[in-house]
Parts: sequence; C-alpha cells; structure tokens
Amino acid sequence: MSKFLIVEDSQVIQKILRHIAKQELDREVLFAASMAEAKALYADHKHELIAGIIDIALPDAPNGELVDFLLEDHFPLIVLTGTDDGERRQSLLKKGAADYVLKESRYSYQYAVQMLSRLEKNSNVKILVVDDSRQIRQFVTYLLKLHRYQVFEAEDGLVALQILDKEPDIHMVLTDYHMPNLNGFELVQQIRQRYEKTPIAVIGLSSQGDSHVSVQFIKNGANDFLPKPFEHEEFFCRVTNNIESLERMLSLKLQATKDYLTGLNNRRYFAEEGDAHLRRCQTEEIPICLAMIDIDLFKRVNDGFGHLVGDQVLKQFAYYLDDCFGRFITARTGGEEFSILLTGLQPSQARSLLEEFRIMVEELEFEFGDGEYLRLTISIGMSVASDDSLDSLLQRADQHLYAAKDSGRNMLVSDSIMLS
Ligand SMILES: Nc1nc2c(ncn2[C@@H]2O[C@H](COP(=O)(O)OP(=O)(O)OP(=O)(O)O)[C@@H](O)[C@H]2O)c(=O)[nH]1
Repeated sequence: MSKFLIVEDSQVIQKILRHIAKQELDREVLFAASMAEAKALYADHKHELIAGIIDIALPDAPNGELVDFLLEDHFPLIVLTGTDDGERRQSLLKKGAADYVLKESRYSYQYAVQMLSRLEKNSNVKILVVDDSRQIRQFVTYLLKLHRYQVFEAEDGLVALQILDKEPDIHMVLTDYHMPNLNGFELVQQIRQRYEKTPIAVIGLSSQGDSHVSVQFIKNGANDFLPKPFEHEEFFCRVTNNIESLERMLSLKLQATKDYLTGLNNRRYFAEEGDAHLRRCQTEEIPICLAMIDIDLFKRVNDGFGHLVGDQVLKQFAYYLDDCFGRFITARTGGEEFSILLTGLQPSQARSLLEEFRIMVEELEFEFGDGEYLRLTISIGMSVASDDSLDSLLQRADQHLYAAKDSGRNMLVSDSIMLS
C-alpha cells in the first residue's frame, strides 16, 4: 500500500501537518522528527513511499543533509523551510526538489500536503511535449518527471498529432511555436479541430520578448502560455493550474452524465453517446438492438418496505445489470427503468442474453435491512435497429415493454418476436 513521508522536528508543526494530512490524504503517512528516524523509515518502506515533505533543518541534519540524501536517491519531495533564501531555493529546485514551501501559515502547510496528493495523482496524467529543440524537450521532460507526470515527446506538430491519435488520454500539450512542418499555432488549431470532444489543455512556449506569439497562442485556442526561459516554480504553477482546471471540468462532466443513486450512466449520457454509437454501427453495418428493462411492480417495494429499501434494491439491481451488460452502453433512463444498446449481437443472441438476465433476476435475492431479502421480476422491450434513429428505437422498445407488462409482466417482447 502506497504511503507518504513527512519529516518535521517541531512538535507543533508536526501536529498541524498530521491534522491536515488526515483531512486531505487517503493514504498512510509515516512521520519522523529526525534524519536518523527518517532514514530508518525510508529504508523499511522505500518501495511503498510515493513522495514526502521534508523539513530542511533537523537536529541531526542542520544543513539539509536529509534533503540532499533523498534527492540523490531521486525521491520526489517538497522542501519545508523557515527561511526564505532565494539562492538555496534555486539550488534545491535545480537538484530536483518538486517544490519549496515556507513555514508561513496554515495555508502553506495545507499547500504542501495538497502537493503530496498532487504528486500521487500526476503519475496518471499524460503530457505531450512538442519542441524541435532536443535540449528544451529533454529539459521540460525532466521537470515534468520531477512532478511524476507521464511524458511523451514529439519533435514537431505532425509527430505530435500521431502521438495524440495513439494516446487518447493525453490531456495536456506543451508546445513550442517555431517548428518545421506544423508550427505551434497550426498544431493548436489541429488539436481543437480533431479532438473537439476531448478536453486537452494546451500551453504555448514562446521566446521571451515575443509577446505577439504569446497572445496569438491564446487566440488560436491555447489555454495558457509560458515565456522561455522560465523559472521552475512558474513552470510548475502553470502546469498544475491547468491540470487542476481540466480535472474540475472532467469531474463536472462526469457528474452530468452519471446517475447519482446507482453510479450508472444517466439518460442524458445514453441519448448523446447512444445516438453517436448507433450511427457508427449503422455506417459499419454492425447489428445493434436496444433493450428497455423495467422492474415489475416496484411501487410495492417502496410501499411495503419504504423508499430507502427501494433505493438499496435499485443499487443492487444496477450492480447486476452492470455486471452482465457493462461492456455495452447501459444507463438508468428512468426511476426503475434501464436501457442497454446491445452492439455486435444478432437479434437472436441479444434476446437470449436478455432472457438469461430476466431468469437470473427472478432467482436473485435482493437483501435489505438486517438479513431480510425480497425477490423481483423484470419486463423487457427490445427493438432491432435497421436505419432507425435512437428515438424511434426507444419508442418501439417502450411499446414492447408495455406489451410485456400488459401480458402479465416478467417477460421479454421484441421486434423479431412480433414479426415472427
Ligand atoms: N426508492 C425509489 N423508488 C423510485 C425511484 N424512482 C422511482 N421510484 C418508484 O418506482 C415506482 C414506479 O411505480 P409505477 O410506475 O407505478 O410502476 P410499478 O409499480 O413498477 O409497476 P409496473 O411498472 O406496472 O410493473 C414508484 O413508486 C416510484 O416512486 C428511486 O429513485 N428510488
């Protein structure tokens, strides 16, 4: 299990750091108050430790000996210090410290702890560096790796686009302006056109004094720019700020497409993704069916056991639905109504799969309260796509669903059954 290391000899400050770490971090934190203690912990847990906050002056290491020891071992760390010494700060950042934080206020301790969490998350963030100068590319890559980012490099805009095609989860591009084949502005324009729906933050790197290039980067669709040469700290502030706004946007987007109760996709997601997916399948002549599943007499569950039990049962039902159909586009499209786009299956195969699920649900025990359980059945309407729109598929599946309810529930009615 991954852990963090915090080394601080002042009891008061360590207490504050413990308190903030408990609130902000969901990983175990190892604390030490001296170099000897810290080295012992480091030796025992080296492979589990992600990063650390290290006080520069310790009783048995007054001149930053512990920081030097850990940096030489390439351990990602944030230096904590009581003195604002510009030269020392520059030298530590050059040696590879991820950040340099002054012991000023509760806010600075909070910043340092949040930085630990940032360093952990960064290992899942992919960044593409585009520059025709090998030296600059390598320097930017070195800096990003200090903050544990996954880095890809491209020597020009064309290679950058090839990498973006192969790595769809790259969410940040740092690009130079003057490059052969495709310059920085053209690259940003291409990124915005080609990956319209993928959130990608672009930071343009411009030469100092070339304010025209900086402004033009933004006007061409970049999120930010950074004049070269840059200070380590300014570089990291810009990268972190852009990554964090992107994460906030992605999280809002996720919330807007997820059902809060079950965690399944919601109706909005189903309408948007389903429509695009249906059209792709129709173009490529891939068979596609739409199933609408409704829990029978669910009102009786609420009336008999209460709304909270109803919620609990809906969550369990969603779990089983996701388990069986998670590889398809699924969603909770109504209160006790769920929809699935079954792609790549012939109608008879889709029907068999849905029948198996109906029978499985009939036999399941849905638990609630203290070891009690109840049973449910479901009705299913299934439509088979030819050149229909998603709306007309939904409408037909809905009609079949009501036919199943009218005929006594706990059954599947589909297009092909009606046709045969
Ligand atoms: N607990 C809970 N109940 C919900 C939720 N959304 C919808 N429902 C309930 O689902 C029930 C649906 O009832 P009806 O539309 O009358 O249908 P039914 O009882 O399932 O009967 P048939 O569909 O005809 O088999 C209502 O009692 C709604 O309150 C929810 O999020 N939680």
